[in-house]
Amino acid sequence: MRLTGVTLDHRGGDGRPFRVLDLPKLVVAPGEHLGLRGPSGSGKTSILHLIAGLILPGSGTVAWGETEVSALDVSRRDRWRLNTLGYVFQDFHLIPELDVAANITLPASFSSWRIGRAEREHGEALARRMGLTDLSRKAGVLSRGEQQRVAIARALSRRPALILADEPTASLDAAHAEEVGTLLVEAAREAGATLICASHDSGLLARMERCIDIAPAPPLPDLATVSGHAA
Ligand SMILES: Nc1ncnc2c1ncn2[C@@H]1O[C@H](COP(=O)(O)OP(=O)(O)OP(=O)(O)O)[C@@H](O)[C@H]1O
Repeated sequence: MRLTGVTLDHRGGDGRPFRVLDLPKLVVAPGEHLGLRGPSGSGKTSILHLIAGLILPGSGTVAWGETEVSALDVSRRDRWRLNTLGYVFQDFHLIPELDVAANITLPASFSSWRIGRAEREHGEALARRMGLTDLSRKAGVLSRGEQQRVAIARALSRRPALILADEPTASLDAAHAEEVGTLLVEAAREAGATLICASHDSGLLARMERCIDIAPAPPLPDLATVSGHAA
């Protein structure tokens, strides 16, 4: 995974743009486990969204191997994401009306009208590994910690080559955070997947092979001030 010359700007409440990210270069080797560390609001989630192609950089490129993700049109990016990526969202994005098993196998249903037996059994095995015992419970009634486990199992369900995890242990107590963090790292290692975790959890970050600190981007030049100086 390679981000080159990436910038990302958003607009504040007053409509003025502000710089969220300014990343000259970020290279993650295939199979590497990378931690993104940084204060709240420094842009960790934004980096994961850029890598996933959920948002596009203002400038620069995001590439996975030979595929320049940031240059793909929407449908190709969707297909790339489906075939390559498992994403543990910060707020889980589970379907509350579906049970645990259906949530875990949900990504498979995007490419096939029927979930095969092998996919179902793989989903069940992942759920058991995550300590989820009752797969017929609706996601909407689960505790946040249980939902987090379902979200991780779902991200792993299609054996993705790239796993992005946004605060994957944030809803868990220390013992469960350690257990789930270990499972996530082990599953990624067994699959040879690249793992990128944004986290404040020092225990999880310590399990990564490398961590980088994400610092808030320097502010955009104030055009009014710049032209004032020039005058
Ligand atoms: N769609 C958006 N519109 C405007 N501002 C946004 C948008 N998305 C993110 N931001 C801003 O971009 C900055 C970076 O947000 P981001 O969620 O990437 O940070 P973070 O490091 O993941 O924070 P946390 O650790 O709290 O999850 C924040 O100031 C946030 O308010």
